[in-house]
Amino acid sequence: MNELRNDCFALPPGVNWTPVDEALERLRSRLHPVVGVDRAVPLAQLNGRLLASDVYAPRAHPPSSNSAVDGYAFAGPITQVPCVMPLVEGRSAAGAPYTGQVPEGHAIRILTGAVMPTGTDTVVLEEDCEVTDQQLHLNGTLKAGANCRQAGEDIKARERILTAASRLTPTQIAVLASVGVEAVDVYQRLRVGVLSTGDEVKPVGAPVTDWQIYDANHPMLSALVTRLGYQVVDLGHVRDRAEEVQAALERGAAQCDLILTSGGISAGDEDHVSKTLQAHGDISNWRIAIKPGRPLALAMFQGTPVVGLPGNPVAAWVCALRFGTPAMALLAGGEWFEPQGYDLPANFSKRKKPGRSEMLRARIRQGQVEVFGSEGSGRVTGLAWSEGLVELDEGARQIEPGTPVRFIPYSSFGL
Ligand SMILES: Nc1nc2c(c(=O)[nH]1)N[C@H]1C(S)=C(S)[C@@H](COP(=O)(O)OP(=O)(O)OC[C@H]3O[C@@H](n4cnc5c(N)ncnc54)[C@H](O)[C@@H]3O)O[C@H]1N2
Ligand code: MOO
Repeated sequence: MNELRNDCFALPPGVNWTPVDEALERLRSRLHPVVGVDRAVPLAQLNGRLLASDVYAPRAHPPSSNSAVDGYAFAGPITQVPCVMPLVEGRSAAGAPYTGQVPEGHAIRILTGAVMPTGTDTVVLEEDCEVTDQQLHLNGTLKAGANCRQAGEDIKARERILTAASRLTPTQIAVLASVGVEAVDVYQRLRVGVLSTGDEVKPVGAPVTDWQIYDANHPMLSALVTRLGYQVVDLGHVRDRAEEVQAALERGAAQCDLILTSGGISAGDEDHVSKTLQAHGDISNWRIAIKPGRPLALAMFQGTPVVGLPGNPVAAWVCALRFGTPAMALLAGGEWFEPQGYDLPANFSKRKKPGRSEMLRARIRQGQVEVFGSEGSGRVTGLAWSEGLVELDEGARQIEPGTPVRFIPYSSFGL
């Protein structure tokens, strides 16, 4: 794989306040897959993995024409009723096909999933006919091919069934199994380092005093990474000391394809992530027109991209979803994506300054979008309460109950 360029995140001269769409487009254009390929990974290990090459069907599905119902098979159509046909001896069952030929004008007992015997192409449901004295009585017409599943109607042999860069789902794994694919090539899991920073931040379990807070971002971001199917590299927590931040980033660069940091990225005296990246890497501080999450640092550190998320948990979550998830997908060999949302009426009022897009914690109840009562960027309860985000674009000013707003469920980010 090609390495990323050191200055890949640099902003064009004079740009300092970037609309969300532009920021996303810029990210998209500068990233590419950085992971290797695991060859011939068996079906049982494919859930959530990213396909590295297109897959073609080694055989058709279904492989033979077969009956969709329990009933009687014959050569269709039936256009004139009542119709009486003699039944041949024997039957065709799933796993025990009838090997003889059914003569013209005759019918045969058939069960669901059984191969259509030679001489038949149509099946009548057993509820829609009568059998007396080895004779089949039909009282309704039937089209030729009724209740019969044609060989290859779902998948033809050698047809492309899945395309490279798809994230394999349980249902796609079923497609692979249906045509007998035992193993496929997938991208190696993206290794994502998670690092928390801040003198006031302490890992859960450590002793704390009143001026210290527990680290909420590390477990949240680690769970996000795992949920997306990537591998978490725990870079732990460091204090606001340039040398500690640098050492952690060095460990990360040696072990990871991407590093997610939180905190210490704005321009404060103790914002050592941005300072360290400035001194030893190639940083671009993107002031994105989004709330929450105005400061977002994108940097290259010793060849590894670093996404510097804001420290406030809500801003860290929103930025990790909005910018991190498509970026990670692209680096991991998947496709860049624009999370799909839908417009639903708001059940709230809100006044908004134009010029910045806003992402609110939201959920749907009774077909309407409700938002969390507080927009405070440190309110973790609103994160847990929410089932998605409302995205109000840069131009929005006033939302009233009934105004359509764009709701993006968390599932649209791959969760
Ligand atoms: N003069 C300015 N000050 C600030 C600005 C600004 O534009 N000008 N932006 C504000 C916004 S918005 C945010 S967001 C923060 C981002 O700053 P940092 O990324 O440097 O974050 P910190 O200052 O380190 O932390 C912010 C906040 O979050 C808490 N935090 C940090 N890490 C964690 C964690 N792992 N778990 C839970 N909470 C965490 C931290 O204690 C702070 O309260 O800057 C504003 N200031
Ligand atoms: O990113 Mo800050 O948390 O917008 O509030």
